[in-house]
Amino acid sequence: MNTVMTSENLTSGDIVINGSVGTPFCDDAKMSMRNVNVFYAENQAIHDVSLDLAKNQVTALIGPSGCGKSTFLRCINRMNDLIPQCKVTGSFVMDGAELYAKNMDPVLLRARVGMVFQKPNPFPKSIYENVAYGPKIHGLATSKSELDEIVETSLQKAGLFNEVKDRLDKPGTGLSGGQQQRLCIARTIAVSPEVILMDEPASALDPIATAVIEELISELKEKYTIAIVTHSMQQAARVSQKTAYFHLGKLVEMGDTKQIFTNPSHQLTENYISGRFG
Ligand SMILES: Nc1ncnc2c1ncn2[C@@H]1O[C@H](COP(=O)(O)OP(=O)(O)OP(=O)(O)O)[C@@H](O)[C@H]1O
Repeated sequence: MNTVMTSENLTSGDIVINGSVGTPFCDDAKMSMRNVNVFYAENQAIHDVSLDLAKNQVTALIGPSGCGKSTFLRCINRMNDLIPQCKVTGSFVMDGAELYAKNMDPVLLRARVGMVFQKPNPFPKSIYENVAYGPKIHGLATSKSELDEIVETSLQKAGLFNEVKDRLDKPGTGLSGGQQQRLCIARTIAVSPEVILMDEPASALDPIATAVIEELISELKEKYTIAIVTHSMQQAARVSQKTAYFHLGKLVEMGDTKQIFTNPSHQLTENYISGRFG
Protein backbone atom coordinates (compact mmCIF):
# COMPACT_ATOMS: atom_id res chain seq x y z
CA MET A 1 0.00 0.00 0.00
CA ASN A 2 1.25 3.51 -0.75
CA THR A 3 1.99 5.70 2.21
CA VAL A 4 0.30 9.08 2.11
CA MET A 5 3.12 11.58 1.88
CA THR A 6 3.29 15.26 2.61
CA SER A 7 5.85 17.79 1.44
CA GLU A 8 7.62 17.26 4.78
CA ASN A 9 8.19 13.54 4.45
CA LEU A 10 8.40 13.30 0.65
CA THR A 11 11.76 11.93 -0.46
CA SER A 12 13.11 11.50 -3.96
CA GLY A 13 12.67 7.72 -3.67
CA ASP A 14 8.95 8.01 -3.08
CA ILE A 15 7.79 8.67 -6.64
CA VAL A 16 4.48 7.10 -7.53
CA ILE A 17 4.07 5.84 -11.08
CA ASN A 18 0.78 4.57 -12.44
CA GLY A 19 -0.48 3.98 -8.94
CA SER A 20 2.46 2.15 -7.41
CA VAL A 21 5.74 3.30 -5.95
CA GLY A 22 8.42 2.88 -8.59
CA THR A 23 10.45 4.54 -11.29
CA PRO A 24 8.73 6.57 -14.01
CA PHE A 25 10.27 4.81 -16.98
CA CYS A 26 8.37 3.77 -20.09
CA ASP A 27 9.05 1.24 -22.86
CA ASP A 28 8.64 3.72 -25.72
CA ALA A 29 10.75 6.58 -24.38
CA LYS A 30 12.00 9.23 -26.78
CA MET A 31 13.84 10.93 -23.94
CA SER A 32 15.00 9.67 -20.59
CA MET A 33 16.01 12.00 -17.81
CA ARG A 34 17.69 10.48 -14.77
CA ASN A 35 18.58 11.90 -11.34
CA VAL A 36 18.32 15.49 -12.47
CA ASN A 37 19.29 18.20 -10.00
CA VAL A 38 19.24 21.89 -10.87
CA PHE A 39 20.72 24.73 -8.85
CA TYR A 40 20.46 28.49 -9.28
CA ALA A 41 23.62 29.50 -7.40
CA GLU A 42 22.99 28.08 -3.89
CA ASN A 43 19.29 27.39 -4.40
CA GLN A 44 18.28 23.94 -5.54
CA ALA A 45 15.24 24.14 -7.83
CA ILE A 46 15.05 20.48 -8.96
CA HIS A 47 15.75 17.51 -6.68
CA ASP A 48 16.71 14.16 -8.16
CA VAL A 49 14.00 13.99 -10.83
CA SER A 50 13.88 11.02 -13.22
CA LEU A 51 11.26 10.69 -15.92
CA ASP A 52 10.75 9.65 -19.52
CA LEU A 53 8.99 11.40 -22.38
CA ALA A 54 7.08 8.76 -24.34
CA LYS A 55 7.44 8.89 -28.10
CA ASN A 56 4.54 10.55 -29.97
CA GLN A 57 2.74 11.36 -26.76
CA VAL A 58 2.07 14.59 -24.91
CA THR A 59 3.46 14.72 -21.38
CA ALA A 60 2.05 17.47 -19.15
CA LEU A 61 4.17 18.89 -16.35
CA ILE A 62 1.91 20.33 -13.66
CA GLY A 63 2.31 21.64 -10.13
CA PRO A 64 2.11 24.79 -7.99
CA SER A 65 3.89 27.97 -8.97
CA GLY A 66 7.63 27.77 -8.34
CA CYS A 67 7.77 23.96 -8.19
CA GLY A 68 10.31 23.83 -11.01
CA LYS A 69 8.26 22.89 -14.09
CA SER A 70 9.79 25.53 -16.37
CA THR A 71 13.27 24.91 -14.99
CA PHE A 72 12.99 21.22 -15.77
CA LEU A 73 11.58 21.90 -19.24
CA ARG A 74 14.37 24.37 -20.07
CA CYS A 75 17.01 21.79 -19.11
CA ILE A 76 15.70 19.38 -21.75
CA ASN A 77 17.03 21.49 -24.63
CA ARG A 78 19.78 23.16 -22.61
CA MET A 79 18.13 26.58 -22.53
CA ASN A 80 19.39 26.76 -18.95
CA ASP A 81 22.95 26.87 -20.35
CA LEU A 82 22.14 30.52 -21.06
CA ILE A 83 21.67 31.32 -17.34
CA PRO A 84 25.19 31.78 -15.92
CA GLN A 85 24.44 30.80 -12.31
CA CYS A 86 22.46 27.70 -13.29
CA LYS A 87 24.05 24.27 -12.73
CA VAL A 88 22.47 21.06 -13.99
CA THR A 89 23.51 17.55 -12.95
CA GLY A 90 22.11 14.18 -13.99
CA SER A 91 21.53 12.58 -17.33
CA PHE A 92 19.39 13.59 -20.34
CA VAL A 93 19.34 10.95 -23.06
CA MET A 94 17.58 11.19 -26.41
CA ASP A 95 17.70 8.12 -28.65
CA GLY A 96 20.75 6.88 -26.79
CA ALA A 97 22.72 10.15 -26.96
CA GLU A 98 23.58 12.21 -23.88
CA LEU A 99 22.40 15.78 -24.45
CA TYR A 100 24.96 17.26 -22.06
CA ALA A 101 27.91 15.45 -23.67
CA LYS A 102 30.86 17.68 -24.62
CA ASN A 103 30.39 16.96 -28.32
CA MET A 104 26.68 17.88 -28.31
CA ASP A 105 26.17 21.27 -29.99
CA PRO A 106 23.43 23.08 -28.03
CA VAL A 107 22.39 25.10 -31.09
CA LEU A 108 21.79 21.95 -33.13
CA LEU A 109 20.15 20.34 -30.12
CA ARG A 110 17.65 23.23 -29.89
CA ALA A 111 16.63 22.56 -33.48
CA ARG A 112 15.99 18.89 -32.62
CA VAL A 113 14.27 19.82 -29.37
CA GLY A 114 12.32 22.98 -30.15
CA MET A 115 10.64 25.28 -27.67
CA VAL A 116 7.47 27.36 -27.70
CA PHE A 117 7.22 29.99 -24.99
CA GLN A 118 4.39 31.42 -22.93
CA LYS A 119 4.36 34.74 -24.73
CA PRO A 120 4.40 34.51 -28.53
CA ASN A 121 7.76 35.95 -29.58
CA PRO A 122 7.89 36.29 -33.38
CA PHE A 123 11.00 37.96 -34.79
CA PRO A 124 10.47 41.55 -36.06
CA LYS A 125 10.47 40.18 -39.60
CA SER A 126 7.91 39.05 -42.14
CA ILE A 127 5.76 35.98 -41.59
CA TYR A 128 7.79 34.21 -44.30
CA GLU A 129 11.13 35.16 -42.75
CA ASN A 130 10.03 34.05 -39.28
CA VAL A 131 9.58 30.52 -40.59
CA ALA A 132 12.44 30.57 -43.12
CA TYR A 133 15.07 31.82 -40.67
CA GLY A 134 15.77 28.48 -38.93
CA PRO A 135 15.97 26.37 -42.12
CA LYS A 136 18.30 29.03 -43.61
CA ILE A 137 20.78 29.07 -40.72
CA HIS A 138 20.73 25.27 -40.47
CA GLY A 139 21.17 24.91 -44.26
CA LEU A 140 18.02 22.81 -44.66
CA ALA A 141 17.10 24.18 -48.08
CA THR A 142 19.28 24.19 -51.18
CA SER A 143 17.08 26.49 -53.26
CA LYS A 144 14.46 29.20 -52.90
CA SER A 145 11.73 26.80 -54.02
CA GLU A 146 12.78 24.28 -51.35
CA LEU A 147 12.67 27.04 -48.75
CA ASP A 148 9.21 28.12 -49.98
CA GLU A 149 8.09 24.54 -49.62
CA ILE A 150 9.38 24.28 -46.03
CA VAL A 151 7.68 27.57 -45.12
CA GLU A 152 4.36 26.51 -46.62
CA THR A 153 4.40 23.03 -45.09
CA SER A 154 5.36 24.36 -41.66
CA LEU A 155 2.59 26.96 -41.73
CA GLN A 156 0.16 24.27 -42.82
CA LYS A 157 1.20 21.92 -40.01
CA ALA A 158 0.76 24.80 -37.57
CA GLY A 159 -2.74 25.38 -38.93
CA LEU A 160 -1.93 28.92 -40.05
CA PHE A 161 -1.28 28.77 -43.79
CA ASN A 162 -4.79 29.56 -45.00
CA GLU A 163 -4.99 32.62 -42.76
CA VAL A 164 -1.67 34.11 -43.90
CA LYS A 165 -1.00 32.81 -47.42
CA ASP A 166 -1.83 36.17 -48.99
CA ARG A 167 0.36 38.20 -46.64
CA LEU A 168 3.54 36.21 -46.13
CA ASP A 169 5.59 39.38 -46.62
CA LYS A 170 3.77 41.23 -43.82
CA PRO A 171 5.28 41.46 -40.31
CA GLY A 172 4.70 38.47 -38.00
CA THR A 173 4.10 40.91 -35.17
CA GLY A 174 0.97 42.17 -36.99
CA LEU A 175 -0.87 38.88 -36.38
CA SER A 176 -3.26 38.24 -33.50
CA GLY A 177 -1.84 36.64 -30.33
CA GLY A 178 -3.17 33.19 -31.25
CA GLN A 179 -1.86 33.51 -34.81
CA GLN A 180 1.53 34.67 -33.50
CA GLN A 181 1.71 31.60 -31.27
CA ARG A 182 0.92 29.35 -34.24
CA LEU A 183 3.60 31.24 -36.21
CA CYS A 184 6.07 30.42 -33.43
CA ILE A 185 4.98 26.78 -33.62
CA ALA A 186 5.51 26.88 -37.42
CA ARG A 187 8.98 28.35 -36.81
CA THR A 188 9.75 25.48 -34.44
CA ILE A 189 8.44 22.85 -36.86
CA ALA A 190 10.38 24.35 -39.80
CA VAL A 191 13.70 22.93 -38.56
CA SER A 192 12.24 19.40 -38.32
CA PRO A 193 12.42 18.89 -34.57
CA GLU A 194 11.87 15.53 -32.92
CA VAL A 195 10.65 16.92 -29.63
CA ILE A 196 8.66 20.11 -28.93
CA LEU A 197 8.70 21.70 -25.48
CA MET A 198 5.86 24.08 -24.70
CA ASP A 199 5.92 26.38 -21.69
CA GLU A 200 2.33 27.48 -21.02
CA PRO A 201 1.79 28.05 -24.76
CA ALA A 202 -1.81 29.20 -24.42
CA SER A 203 -1.75 31.18 -21.19
CA ALA A 204 -1.70 34.52 -23.03
CA LEU A 205 -4.55 33.55 -25.36
CA ASP A 206 -8.34 33.79 -25.26
CA PRO A 207 -10.46 30.60 -25.04
CA ILE A 208 -10.98 30.35 -28.81
CA ALA A 209 -7.28 30.74 -29.66
CA THR A 210 -6.51 28.32 -26.80
CA ALA A 211 -8.84 25.70 -28.28
CA VAL A 212 -7.07 26.05 -31.65
CA ILE A 213 -3.66 25.55 -30.02
CA GLU A 214 -4.91 22.54 -28.04
CA GLU A 215 -6.31 20.93 -31.18
CA LEU A 216 -2.99 21.60 -32.89
CA ILE A 217 -1.04 19.97 -30.04
CA SER A 218 -3.18 16.84 -30.42
CA GLU A 219 -2.39 16.74 -34.15
CA LEU A 220 1.32 17.46 -33.67
CA LYS A 221 1.84 14.49 -31.38
CA GLU A 222 1.37 12.18 -34.39
CA LYS A 223 4.76 13.41 -35.60
CA TYR A 224 6.51 14.79 -32.54
CA THR A 225 7.11 14.00 -28.90
CA ILE A 226 5.72 16.84 -26.81
CA ALA A 227 6.17 18.10 -23.25
CA ILE A 228 3.92 20.91 -22.06
CA VAL A 229 3.97 22.97 -18.88
CA THR A 230 0.51 24.18 -17.99
CA HIS A 231 -1.29 25.73 -15.04
CA SER A 232 -4.61 24.61 -16.45
CA MET A 233 -5.61 21.20 -15.24
CA GLN A 234 -8.40 21.09 -17.80
CA GLN A 235 -5.81 21.70 -20.50
CA ALA A 236 -3.50 18.98 -19.17
CA ALA A 237 -6.45 16.58 -19.06
CA ARG A 238 -7.50 17.51 -22.61
CA VAL A 239 -4.17 17.40 -24.43
CA SER A 240 -1.87 14.99 -22.61
CA GLN A 241 -1.56 11.24 -22.36
CA LYS A 242 0.96 11.33 -19.47
CA THR A 243 1.07 13.74 -16.54
CA ALA A 244 3.91 14.46 -14.13
CA TYR A 245 3.08 16.26 -10.89
CA PHE A 246 5.89 18.37 -9.38
CA HIS A 247 6.00 19.78 -5.86
CA LEU A 248 8.82 21.86 -4.38
CA GLY A 249 11.23 20.75 -7.09
CA LYS A 250 10.47 17.04 -6.71
CA LEU A 251 8.56 14.73 -9.00
CA VAL A 252 5.78 13.41 -6.80
CA GLU A 253 3.79 11.31 -9.21
CA MET A 254 3.72 10.42 -12.88
CA GLY A 255 1.32 8.28 -14.82
CA ASP A 256 -1.41 8.10 -17.41
CA THR A 257 -3.26 11.41 -17.42
CA LYS A 258 -6.62 9.72 -16.86
CA GLN A 259 -5.35 7.95 -13.77
CA ILE A 260 -3.65 11.05 -12.35
CA PHE A 261 -6.83 13.11 -12.71
CA THR A 262 -9.35 10.48 -11.62
CA ASN A 263 -7.42 8.42 -9.12
CA PRO A 264 -4.15 10.05 -8.02
CA SER A 265 -2.02 7.91 -5.77
CA HIS A 266 -0.46 10.71 -3.82
CA GLN A 267 -2.11 13.05 -1.34
CA LEU A 268 -0.17 16.04 -2.67
CA THR A 269 -1.44 15.40 -6.22
CA GLU A 270 -4.98 14.97 -4.94
CA ASN A 271 -4.76 18.26 -3.05
CA TYR A 272 -3.50 20.08 -6.13
CA ILE A 273 -5.96 18.73 -8.66
CA SER A 274 -8.88 19.25 -6.30
CA GLY A 275 -7.82 22.89 -5.89
CA ARG A 276 -6.78 22.66 -2.24
CA PHE A 277 -3.53 24.44 -3.01
CA GLY A 278 -1.52 25.83 -5.87
N1 LIG B 1 16.73 32.45 -13.72
C1 LIG B 1 16.55 32.10 -12.43
N2 LIG B 1 17.42 32.51 -11.49
C2 LIG B 1 17.28 32.17 -10.19
N3 LIG B 1 16.26 31.39 -9.73
C3 LIG B 1 15.36 30.96 -10.62
C4 LIG B 1 15.45 31.28 -12.02
N4 LIG B 1 14.41 30.70 -12.66
C5 LIG B 1 13.70 30.05 -11.71
N5 LIG B 1 14.27 30.20 -10.49
C6 LIG B 1 13.78 29.63 -9.23
O1 LIG B 1 13.64 28.22 -9.39
C7 LIG B 1 12.45 27.77 -8.76
C8 LIG B 1 11.56 27.09 -9.79
O2 LIG B 1 11.10 28.08 -10.70
P1 LIG B 1 10.34 27.69 -12.05
O3 LIG B 1 10.10 28.95 -12.81
O4 LIG B 1 11.05 26.60 -12.72
O5 LIG B 1 8.97 27.12 -11.46
P2 LIG B 1 7.58 26.90 -12.18
O6 LIG B 1 6.98 25.69 -11.54
O7 LIG B 1 7.75 26.87 -13.65
O8 LIG B 1 6.79 28.21 -11.74
P3 LIG B 1 5.57 28.98 -12.45
O9 LIG B 1 4.45 27.99 -12.53
O10 LIG B 1 5.27 30.09 -11.49
O11 LIG B 1 6.04 29.46 -13.78
C9 LIG B 1 11.80 28.98 -8.10
O12 LIG B 1 12.20 29.02 -6.77
C10 LIG B 1 12.38 30.14 -8.89
O13 LIG B 1 12.47 31.30 -8.09
